[in-house]
Amino acid sequence: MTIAPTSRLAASGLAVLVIDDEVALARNLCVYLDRLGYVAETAGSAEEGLARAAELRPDIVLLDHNLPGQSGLSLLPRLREQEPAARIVLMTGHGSLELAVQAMKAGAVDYLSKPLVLGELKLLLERLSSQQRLETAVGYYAQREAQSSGLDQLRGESPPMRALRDRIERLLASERQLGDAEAPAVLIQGETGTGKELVARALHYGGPRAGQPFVELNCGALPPQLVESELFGHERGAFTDARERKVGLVETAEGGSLFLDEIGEADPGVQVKLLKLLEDRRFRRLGGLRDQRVDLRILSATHQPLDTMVQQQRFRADLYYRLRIVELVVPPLRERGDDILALAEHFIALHAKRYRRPPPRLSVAAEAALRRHRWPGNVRELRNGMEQAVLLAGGTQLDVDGLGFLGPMRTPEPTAAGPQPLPAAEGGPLLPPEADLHLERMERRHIETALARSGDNITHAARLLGISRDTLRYRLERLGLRGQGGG
Ligand SMILES: Nc1ncnc2c1ncn2[C@@H]1O[C@H](COP(=O)(O)OP(=O)(O)OP(=O)(O)O)[C@@H](O)[C@H]1O
Repeated sequence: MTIAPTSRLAASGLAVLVIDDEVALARNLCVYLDRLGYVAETAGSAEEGLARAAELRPDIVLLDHNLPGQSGLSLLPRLREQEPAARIVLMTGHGSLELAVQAMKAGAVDYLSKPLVLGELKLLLERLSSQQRLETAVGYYAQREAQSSGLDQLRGESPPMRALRDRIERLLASERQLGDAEAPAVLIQGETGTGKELVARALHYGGPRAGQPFVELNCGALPPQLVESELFGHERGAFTDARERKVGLVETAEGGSLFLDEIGEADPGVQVKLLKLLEDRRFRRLGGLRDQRVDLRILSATHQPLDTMVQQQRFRADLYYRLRIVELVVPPLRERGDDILALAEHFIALHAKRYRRPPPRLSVAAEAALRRHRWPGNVRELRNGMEQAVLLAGGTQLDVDGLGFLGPMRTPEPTAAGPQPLPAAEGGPLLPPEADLHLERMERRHIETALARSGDNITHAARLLGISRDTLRYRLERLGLRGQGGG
């Protein structure tokens, strides 16, 4: 075995195992690889190669064909079985193209002719390294997504939250019994920011489709024509801007789950196509000539009363019944009792860790204010509010004045001697007498508060403000707040 002197220091590089019985060549290769930043080791025979590979867990193996005893080609399947993640490159004698073809068929990712050209080797290793990094990154994100999407993420011990988790668990258990059969569509209902997406993710990542894609679309975030082409894709030339064929989200979700958020916002054209998808598991790309079959599970969510929308003929009844084979209702935060404080503490700890500061403790008055609040933006509002509070907190205690996001309700009542408060708007909070009444500044503050409560979601912020998305966009632009706001 040869390990170049500095190879362990360069351990940020990928591990390369050279299996070659030409000792001098293998040693020089190691020195070269080490200089390039790889961790390199050598083995002089097939058996030694397998043993070294078991220790090193190489990312790349440079495997010579002419080994004593057993050829590189016949070692290849054993090596692949033992080290499925390693990329194997066969080194062959000059001109043995047929051997190279056999090696590729046996699972080698590439081949190199001997004598080796170092520049060629370097380029090949760079290509394999970037493939490896990409795969590692994709695997990492998929794993992180799965880890942060379990049922345990749905915090809360209040009776309605326990009941919701029980229902989800029972649903997942019966899906396990279903095996390959089609899982039922689930409609998740609840106010904005209650955790509907978290429920959808828990259903996907807790079920048999967990290893497949979870694809989501917010039907309210895009104009109707775009929703249709995002969902179903389009053929080249289907409309003026369709310069290339585009694969839609429905196809991307093959084998997994498609989560349609804000389903109440889907326009009639999209509703017809979704119905066909739910009934026949078929869809057609825009401008396409034939239907395609797809295997996916549909999860949808809404904060709107779909049953009323059906009565008002704003939502198709047939689609509604197809979407809500199973119905889950996520309770508003104000109905979750002590969960409010437990969640507040959870978010304080989370944000304190993010901002690297000790978590402040809620004062008794702050706890009371949190309990009193109506939480129109639900858990999202609490989460964002706690971030703001942690950021602005001066000491170890978080008091009421650190909870500015709760609004002016907490302003102390004026004393009898002091000026009287201004009359309240219908159902709204009292404005303190010293309140800044400048209209544009008020508008700006109001919009910023709505954006903060809705987690920068334009659709929700517009709803909180009681105006359309377009009006909100127009006002954002006018006030120079254009950069803000998603959805
Ligand atoms: N029970 C919970 N425990 C911990 N975090 C939660 C809980 N419910 C919601 N959250 C957090 O609150 C935020 C909003 O949740 P989510 O996006 O799932 O809500 P939603 O109902 O889908 O919102 P929308 O109506 O905007 O689509 C997210 O950051 C989520 O992680």
